[in-house]
Amino acid sequence: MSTALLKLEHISLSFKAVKAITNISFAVAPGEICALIGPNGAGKSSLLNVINGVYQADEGTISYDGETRHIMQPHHAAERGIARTFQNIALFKGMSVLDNVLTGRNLKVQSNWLEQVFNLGRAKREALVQRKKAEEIIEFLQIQQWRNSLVGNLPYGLQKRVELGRALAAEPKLLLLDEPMAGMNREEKQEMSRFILDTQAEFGTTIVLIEHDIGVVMSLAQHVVVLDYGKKIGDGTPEQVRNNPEVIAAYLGTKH
Ligand SMILES: Nc1ncnc2c1ncn2[C@@H]1O[C@H](COP(=O)(O)OP(=O)(O)OP(=O)(O)O)[C@@H](O)[C@H]1O
Repeated sequence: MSTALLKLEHISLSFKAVKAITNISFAVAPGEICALIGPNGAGKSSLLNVINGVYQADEGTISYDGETRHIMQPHHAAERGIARTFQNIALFKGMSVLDNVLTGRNLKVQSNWLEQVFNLGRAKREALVQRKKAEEIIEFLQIQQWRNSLVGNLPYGLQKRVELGRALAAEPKLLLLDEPMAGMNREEKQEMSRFILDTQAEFGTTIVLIEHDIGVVMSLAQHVVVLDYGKKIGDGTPEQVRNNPEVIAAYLGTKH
């Protein structure tokens, strides 16, 4: 088996008296889609926040792309190619689709503010490159016709796609998706699933996603990690997890 791109070892995290994550370890192989599942409050979002440095684990280590740390700093995570989307869409609603996707390119900008204000040589050239990249992502996600629309005016499903676009604009090595299909109907979920699979196939992106729809998880992920009350109760292929009695009892048998 190839070396993991991401490896969490013995991660624990508490919020005062609440133990959100207890001693969680798992590894994510390069290029795989790994789904984090579990009932509400199981610790899934907290775990994504530990991976990209928004929360700092009390214990444990994170190995990512050949480097092991006790905690990940948000800027370090972003610089090293970790991007994410959020459970509640976090876009600039008053800005166009194109401008939102362009914000995903911020870390790629090398010219300084003076060059940008006066649109000097390097800034000018860079702006063209950034725009070209953003347009490529927009085309990839088939949202060209809304390129100039204000994000706040778009239907929810499309906003979710724009958010994926902004994350992809950063050309991430590891993409963290927090409920990318929440609130979508069947058709929209199928569409989003296709874009996630296309992202994996086209860019080789490693993806860790949180999803409640088990049908979607089983058809999308190659690896499933199951959390319950902050603890890991399952870790394997969709087939292995589907047949794990502890998982069936804690999650698959429960309605959400
Ligand atoms: N910032 C915070 N402050 C205090 N407690 C928190 C915070 N974030 C999460 N928690 C608590 O940690 C536990 C795990 O929450 P988390 O949001 O990670 O679960 P989740 O599996 O993502 O849930 P959901 O599916 O509902 O989004 C819960 O008990 C939650 O109330």
